[in-house]
Amino acid sequence: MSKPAKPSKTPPLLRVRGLTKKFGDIEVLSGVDLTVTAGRALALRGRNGAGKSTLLRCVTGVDAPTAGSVELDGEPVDERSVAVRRDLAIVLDDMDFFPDLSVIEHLDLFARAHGVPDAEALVDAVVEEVRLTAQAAQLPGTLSSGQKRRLALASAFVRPRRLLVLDEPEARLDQAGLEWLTERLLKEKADGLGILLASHDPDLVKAVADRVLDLDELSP
Ligand SMILES: Nc1ncnc2c1ncn2[C@@H]1O[C@H](COP(=O)(O)OP(=O)(O)OP(=O)(O)O)[C@@H](O)[C@H]1O
Repeated sequence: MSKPAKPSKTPPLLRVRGLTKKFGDIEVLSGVDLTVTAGRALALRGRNGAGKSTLLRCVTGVDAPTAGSVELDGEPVDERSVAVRRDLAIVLDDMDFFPDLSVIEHLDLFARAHGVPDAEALVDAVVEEVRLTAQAAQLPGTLSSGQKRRLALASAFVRPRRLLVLDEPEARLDQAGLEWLTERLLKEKADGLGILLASHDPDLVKAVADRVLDLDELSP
């Protein structure tokens, strides 16, 4: 009798090992290990101040961990190689916009800077999808807080990506926006993207996440 085939193990897209972050004497994260594979989503949960944003900032190389390593497809994220920058789409909590570029100009800049062919058609489609068509010519300073959030999220969907890192993507979205976000993230997973998100929305986590890491349970 022939042996059953071994299930093939997909190597993780993102691998975090022993990530520790201290601010002065205070250790916010203590030896966190996690992986995200293609087509799967890992959600970070935890009380205010548990360290979710800190972890995402360290994972994306925006902030330096005190100890530990972060690799995207085996490449250290902190070295910010072209491959890492191309594959990693980040939407953090405090996204800044150029004050003198319109909605459409921001997205066009993102898409072209990342070498997207036929950027105009993609940008138009994403602007419509995030319901910013009427605001396409407006400057960021004139947008509502929810519209700014939609612009930040849109910037992740007009560029190449293999891993999406999202910090509370649901923040400030209305009900229709939440439904759109849920559907969009499920589609991203179906397209083979890995997703790492921090969220306080149990419905979003339930709908999208394959695994949940509760930072309260890891509190140092
Ligand atoms: N630059 C910094 N200097 C000092 N302390 C910091 C710094 N950044 C974050 N912290 C502290 O680290 C802890 C974790 O903060 P973090 O923003 O990661 O929490 P969070 O889980 O994302 O919280 P929330 O749910 O409120 O968004 C908090 O106690 C915060 O005050």
